[in-house]
Amino acid sequence: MTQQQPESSRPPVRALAFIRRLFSGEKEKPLDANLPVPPARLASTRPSQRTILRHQSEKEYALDLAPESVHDAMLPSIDPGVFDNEMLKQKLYPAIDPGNESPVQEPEGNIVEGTYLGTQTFASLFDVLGIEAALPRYRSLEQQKELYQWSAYPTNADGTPAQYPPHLQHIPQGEAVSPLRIFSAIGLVETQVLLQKITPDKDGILGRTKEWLLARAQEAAFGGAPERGVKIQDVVDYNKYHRKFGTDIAGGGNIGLLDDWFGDRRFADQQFTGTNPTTITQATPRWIAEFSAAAKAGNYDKWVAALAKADPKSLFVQDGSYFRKAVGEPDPAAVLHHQQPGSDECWTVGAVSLFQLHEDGKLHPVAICIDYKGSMDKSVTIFNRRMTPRDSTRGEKDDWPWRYAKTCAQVTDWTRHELGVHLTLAHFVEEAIIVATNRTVPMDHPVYRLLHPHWSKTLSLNAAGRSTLVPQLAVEVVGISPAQCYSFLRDAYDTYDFVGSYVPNDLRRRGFPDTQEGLSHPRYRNYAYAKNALGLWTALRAYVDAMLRIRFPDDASVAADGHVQAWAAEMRGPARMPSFPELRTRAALVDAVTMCIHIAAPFHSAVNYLQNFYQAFVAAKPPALCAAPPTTLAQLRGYAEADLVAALPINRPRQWLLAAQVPWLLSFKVEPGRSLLNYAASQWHMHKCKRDEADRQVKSASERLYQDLQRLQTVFYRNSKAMDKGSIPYMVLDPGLTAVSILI
Ligand SMILES: CCCCC/C=C\[C@@H](/C=C\CCCCCCCC(=O)O)OO
Ligand SMILES: [Fe+2]
Repeated sequence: MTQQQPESSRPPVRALAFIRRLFSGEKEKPLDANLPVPPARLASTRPSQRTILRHQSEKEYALDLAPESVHDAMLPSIDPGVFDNEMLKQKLYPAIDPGNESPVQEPEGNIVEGTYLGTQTFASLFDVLGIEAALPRYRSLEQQKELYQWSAYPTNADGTPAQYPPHLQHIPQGEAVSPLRIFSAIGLVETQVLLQKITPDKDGILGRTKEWLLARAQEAAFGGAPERGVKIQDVVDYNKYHRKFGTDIAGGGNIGLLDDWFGDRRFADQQFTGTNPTTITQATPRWIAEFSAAAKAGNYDKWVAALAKADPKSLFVQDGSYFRKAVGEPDPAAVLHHQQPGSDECWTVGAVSLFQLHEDGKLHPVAICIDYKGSMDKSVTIFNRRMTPRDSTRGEKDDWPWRYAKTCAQVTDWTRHELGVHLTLAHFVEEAIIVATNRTVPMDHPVYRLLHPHWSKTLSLNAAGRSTLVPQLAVEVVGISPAQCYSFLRDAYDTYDFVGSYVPNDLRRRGFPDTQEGLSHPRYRNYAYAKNALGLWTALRAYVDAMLRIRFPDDASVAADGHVQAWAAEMRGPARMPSFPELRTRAALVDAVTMCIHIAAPFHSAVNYLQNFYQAFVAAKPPALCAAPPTTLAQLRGYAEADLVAALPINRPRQWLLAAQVPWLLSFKVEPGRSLLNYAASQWHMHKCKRDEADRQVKSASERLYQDLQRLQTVFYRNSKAMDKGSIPYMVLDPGLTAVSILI
């Protein structure tokens, strides 16, 4: 398909100019705005795939649902394929990734036939799937075990703590995926320039200096480094005109474009449909008692009365009280801060936020303990002046103490979300599953075949996360030291409850209904993540159940399967995940396999693809505070705008750029060929014409999955629409947008 992009969908001229100048050696000549845009890339030209691609209607959803103000300000969106074209990659590749690309290996003929896929071979399976071109050749289990070796955990051989949770020591030869096949080429260059990985003497990019490249990257990304501002409005205005081109599902829009981006409503909504909708939890009696005491101590009389009257079930918390324990800091009162050599000092906080969920579904922030130091009477806790979501919003903009407290809560959530939920509980937990499965389950086993399509790119991506993202980038923007950062990651892994995190279990343990019927109460109208995640869980579980029924008709067949038993033992032992279940029954196996797919697809998509929308406008959700937090309530009550400005990286251009670049780089919209919906359609298509009983069962299971996912597209659209008027659309779990694997 060849298409000329309409005027309105062309990228900002500045970004194109940068790319062209970078490769042409031109100086500052302005670029012709009518430069033809290369055709967008298609995943495949097969007729069957084209049919599949027709279902990608997410763009209309986004436009239909986006609040007016986001629409108006959105930059024209552009297909990332424009920047990923082969010419660009070939030019970039030798400069930034010499000799690291592993050639794509075509599957070979010596493949053992599947036991339940009838005559299907690996080659044809993945050829049709269009999901993983570089499928490894068939290897015996012994060979797999030899190749997939665990890293040391929890201590290295010399007794020092391991940095990262259990992971793969070396990616098998031929299976490594180059960063250029993971990230957008230009995004990678920009990031590497920002990280100063490209240096003048070895970069070889047209002899340009590091300084020149950095200036151009900043110019392309943001129109230059952020202005040194004295008012929040300075960065709000800056954000309107200096955003990066839209490559994500929100077309480059971000929360900073909303007039009320700082308001209670936006703050509360993010707990349900933001980039981390997975941790809001019903308040325990202990939290209610602590907040009630804090209200009394702070003379918040109306809140004392309101909390005494409130139904305890309506109170929820975001609980960052565990931060000091997680970073390995024994002193509950210790100030958490860090200064990376050559950078400015940063602080972090373990905030605890209290919310009230009203019967009409509106979530309202009640109070924020800005940094929990072992007990609330030793901490600073502020209460909202607005008692209910219906109170006037007129004073919100100038309520600086409360805005500061919400910023603290966002810093806590940034750290918990990025390092804990996203990097560890999605990326690293899935890696442990990949390694354990490869070490214990043969490639032609139904469990392996079910899981393999959900591993595409993950190992290489995670390796980049460990070698670059955390040590070079995260440590510079967060308010904890590198050692504390690694401790935080290990803590997230070590405290993970695999079974407790199954979607229905997770909703129940956090105080939400675990059925669609329960969630259909108006009280939950804004918790679209819960409804969508449960919908996908149910569809995936039915699919896994049907697929495994062929080989495992009853509990006894599960208990007797040596590979299944070895898999569970590997997860509970060497993978250090004692919460992984013992697999004695069909139900236990079906749940565990469903969970492995859930982590790789819906869960990761939910916590990954909204990063740009909620985090690129750094003032709305900064990774750290740039000034020490107040130590008394009186001090916080005296805060003015200047105090909030001092806490934000408004006058730290490098930190701002790094904090904005990562969410952009990691939010590139999923290529249609790699969506969950496309996966289901491909499976169904592949088994359409087969005649034996096993094939018929696979066909019917995948047909049902595809139809369920299609149906869910409509359901999720309705769930998004059913949220309060003016809500940010929640379409990230649309099966056509949900990635089949952790691929970014
Ligand atoms: C700043 C912390 C963000 C946490 C993001 C979590 C998960 C992430 C994992 C890996 C991404 C690796 C990015 C590396 C970029 C540089 C690559 C290079 O220079 O080779 O994925 O979403
Ligand atoms: Fe990710």
